[in-house]
Amino acid sequence: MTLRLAVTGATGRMAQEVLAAADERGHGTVPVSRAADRIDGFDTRSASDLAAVLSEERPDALVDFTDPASSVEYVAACAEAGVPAVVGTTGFSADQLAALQRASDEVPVLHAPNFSRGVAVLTDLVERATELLPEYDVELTETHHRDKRDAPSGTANALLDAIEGARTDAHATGERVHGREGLAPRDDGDVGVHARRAGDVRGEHEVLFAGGDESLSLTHRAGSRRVFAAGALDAAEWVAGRDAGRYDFAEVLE
Ligand SMILES: NC(=O)C1=CN([C@@H]2O[C@H](COP(=O)(O)OP(=O)(O)OC[C@H]3O[C@@H](n4cnc5c(N)ncnc54)[C@H](OP(=O)(O)O)[C@@H]3O)[C@@H](O)[C@H]2O)C=CC1
Ligand SMILES: O=C(O)C1=N[C@H](C(=O)O)C[C@H](O)C1
Repeated sequence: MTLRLAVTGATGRMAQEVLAAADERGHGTVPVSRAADRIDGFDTRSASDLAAVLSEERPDALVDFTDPASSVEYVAACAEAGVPAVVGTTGFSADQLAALQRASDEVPVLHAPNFSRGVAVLTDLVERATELLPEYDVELTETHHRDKRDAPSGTANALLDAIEGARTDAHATGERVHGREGLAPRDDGDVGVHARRAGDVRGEHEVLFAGGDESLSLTHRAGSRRVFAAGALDAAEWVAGRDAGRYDFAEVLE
């Protein structure tokens, strides 16, 4: 199946990977950028004209890796135009997530903070370890490139949700503790969260379980952004033509 895909944030790191990977799969693309008038060399449409672009080009789906406020705006345009949206952007507020939910009344919206298959498995393993290691201390560390804007990462937040959802022990009331400084002893149940930003690290997530004279560390490392682009395209191929609704990446992998 070949598709025609609108790709927003066309100058961005992820959009560039998506455009290249889509080309390799034989999909047609419509790159969309806020800076279309300043880009030479490829036919890029302006993000400010997105509504018109979607109604003229009728893409099978839009793939978005941008910024929360822009992403909400682009998905709203998809809802108006009847175009399915695949969203990889992270850092949404609760209100912004509610806006994506509203759009999903009109069109399919598949949002995932991480499009790697390995992270889908990591999430399952973290849930299982949480269930099997009650009352162990849990610490989460994520590492990303120096230009990442949001912290903790969207993946880290999803892993924290998974840990909290799987806890049924006395630690279930624990809180997320973001970094520690000064006198900051750990309370039972707290989940320490540590966000590191350095160089061009593509994305690493480690969940450490420690207790009972042992520790278990579950770690995922992305080797390149291609892995995320491949997952986003798998998602676009899966979501094209589906009914309106909210979908997640686990459904693509079933
Ligand atoms: N779900 C997943 O698997 C993954 C998710 N991500 C997420 O994708 C998003 C983009 O990451 P990445 O490609 O590294 O980021 P970049 O900064 O490289 O690219 C983002 C692009 O978004 C566009 N954009 C639109 N509005 C804004 C705004 N207000 N501020 C900045 N840029 C804006 C810009 O493109 P233009 O000017 O051309 O419109 C920009 O180049 C992040 O939220 C990141 O966490 C990243 C990797 C994997
Ligand atoms: O900004 C990135 O680069 C990444 N962002 C996603 C996140 O916030 O979890 C996914 C991946 O780790 C890369």
